[in-house]
Amino acid sequence: METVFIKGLGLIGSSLARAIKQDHPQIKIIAGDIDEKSLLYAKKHKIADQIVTDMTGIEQADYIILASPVSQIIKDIAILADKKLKPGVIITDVGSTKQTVMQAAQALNHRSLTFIGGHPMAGSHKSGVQAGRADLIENAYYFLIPASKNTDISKLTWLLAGTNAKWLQVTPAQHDKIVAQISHVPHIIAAELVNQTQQAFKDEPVGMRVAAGGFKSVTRIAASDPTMWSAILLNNRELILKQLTGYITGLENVSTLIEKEDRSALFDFFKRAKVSRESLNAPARAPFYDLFLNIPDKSGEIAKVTGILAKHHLSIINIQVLEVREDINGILQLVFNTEKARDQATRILEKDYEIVTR
Ligand SMILES: NC(=O)c1ccc[n+]([C@@H]2O[C@H](COP(=O)([O-])OP(=O)(O)OC[C@H]3O[C@@H](n4cnc5c(N)ncnc54)[C@H](O)[C@@H]3O)[C@@H](O)[C@H]2O)c1
Ligand SMILES: O=C(O)C(=O)C[C@]1(C(=O)O)C=C[C@@H](O)C=C1
Repeated sequence: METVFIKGLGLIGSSLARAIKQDHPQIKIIAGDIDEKSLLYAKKHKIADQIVTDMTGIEQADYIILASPVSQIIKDIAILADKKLKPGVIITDVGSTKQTVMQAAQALNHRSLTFIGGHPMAGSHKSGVQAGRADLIENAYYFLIPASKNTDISKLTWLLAGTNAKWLQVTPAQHDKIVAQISHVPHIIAAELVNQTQQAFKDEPVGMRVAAGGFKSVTRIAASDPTMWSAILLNNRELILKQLTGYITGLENVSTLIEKEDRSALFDFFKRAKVSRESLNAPARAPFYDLFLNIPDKSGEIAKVTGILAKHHLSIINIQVLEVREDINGILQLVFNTEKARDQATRILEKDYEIVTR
């Protein structure tokens, strides 16, 4: 029986525990947390099999998941570097910054311990074990940063397969640059907007109460955990400062446009944002695989082609006839959703038809 030790059984740690339990019920989960109430909740709801307030039992673990605030993850890595651990153990974390974590993980190199930095790009402004869900990370990107080029990530992705996350390998620097812009700076903006609004409404208590969709959707993340966010900001300082400066400059530019009553520039400002926002997370166009056949312009010919494909259990997702003129052969375009299906169809149909390359 394999064992997973999760240190920090809050929103993310408990979501991973739930997903692991669902996918691999045979795996034993030991949860380590300083918050006893969270541990008791986890035990009661069968999220963890064993609960500890320290690292007891970590030496039995085949996998160690560090899921406390980033500053604590870094301290835990240093502790693990000198601890007796099971040979072959895979250590990962879920911290929201990666350069300082991967730097700390170098302390594990001398013992040939496998460290794979991790960061699921899903979460919530809610924290704690009760907020966790097995499907929290479903369909979300999950950054993986192996400590070395030769690190095998397959055991870790097997363990976490129940999350149904989309794995994405990046460098620590790439990771921190991306998340500074799309996660860290937005959290600062949301928090400051709430603080500034609170200040602006000191003499207008009804102001906050009437806040509607706009204010609420921009500031939802201002309710996130302060301990977690101060740790993130201090672990990605330089990139956050750089991107925050860019944002402040942007705000100053808009102020100037308002001052100058530059309607067309303001229109352009909102237009650019609207276009970008509307294409956010747009699914990449699924690749299609085309096959072009030269077919005689005879009745029943298309049915013959589709009949051959059906006989070989090959399904097409689109079909159309191109360049058809009387008495002249037509080009039949067949569209498949996999390269394998298109290649198989090519091999079968080339016996009866000329394949046209385009
Ligand atoms: N919240 C999110 O949206 C989100 C998303 C992705 C990654 N992360 C990262 O995941 C990590 C955990 O975040 P979370 O949202 O689950 O926070 P959380 O507050 O819900 O959980 C953190 C847990 O760590 C425990 N903890 C704190 N110090 C500890 C210590 N010294 N030893 C053991 N346990 C300790 C806390 O008691 C708590 O149970 C953070 O590093 C965060 O940056 C968060
Ligand atoms: O959905 C939210 O509330 C989040 O803030 C999740 C969120 C983010 O999108 O910034 C927060 C921190 C992470 O490290 C990853 C995801």
